[in-house]
Amino acid sequence: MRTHVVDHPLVAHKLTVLRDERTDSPTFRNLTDELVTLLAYEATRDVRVVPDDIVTPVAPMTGVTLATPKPLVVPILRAGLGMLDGMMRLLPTAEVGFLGMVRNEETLEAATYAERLPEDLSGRQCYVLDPMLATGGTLAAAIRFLTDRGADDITCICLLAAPEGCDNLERALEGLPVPVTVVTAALDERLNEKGYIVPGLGDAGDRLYGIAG
Ligand SMILES: O=P(O)(O)OC[C@H]1O[C@H](OP(=O)(O)OP(=O)(O)O)[C@H](O)[C@@H]1O
Ligand SMILES: O=c1cc[nH]c(=O)[nH]1
Repeated sequence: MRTHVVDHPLVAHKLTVLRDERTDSPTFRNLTDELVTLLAYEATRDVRVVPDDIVTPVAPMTGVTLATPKPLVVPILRAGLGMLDGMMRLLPTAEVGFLGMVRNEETLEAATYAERLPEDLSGRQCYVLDPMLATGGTLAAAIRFLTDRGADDITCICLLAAPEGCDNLERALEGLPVPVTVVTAALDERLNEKGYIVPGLGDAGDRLYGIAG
């Protein structure tokens, strides 16, 4: 597994406002959207393209176009949904699949409650959107879901990651013959006793959408 922390002053600035407990939900949603577009720029560095012959007003040339099958973007509900528009701005022709997962706040284990993905993901590059890589349980399960269906290249875009979560994820993926990259805006200090990222930003889903029942 490769972890890439995007080191850019605009990312750091937007992330600081996002973390601030005084930031309200509308601002939090807008900042998430902007941050994801910046992270997506880095995350799509290896997106597959093929040559494309075109004619400019001046001369013929060979450019590139996205290869088929098109990439699949997979937001992890609920909080990952807040990242979808920012991602699709850069990859408007990508397809979108959905995974609904929730972490049990006592055991910290992830459970899947919804799934809408193509049955066959052979040859697909997948971009998984989940703002928080905390214990890593949610992303480990999501990645297994995708590789079980044949996905052959997976990039996870996270706003924040915890070192323990990155280690757990790396261990969980040991032996998986599929390259996995995590692109994040920051690698924070640690997890607290409740499995929250410190200093973190709190509960991403609640800050985006309000308190879940
Ligand atoms: O790395 P982990 O320890 O598995 O935790 C990370 C997960 O926790 C949060 O989701 P949550 O379960 O709170 O659901 P929500 O998105 O519906 O708020 C977050 O959005 C991640 O999906
Ligand atoms: O800090 C954390 C950890 C898991 N999920 C969140 O939303 N925030």
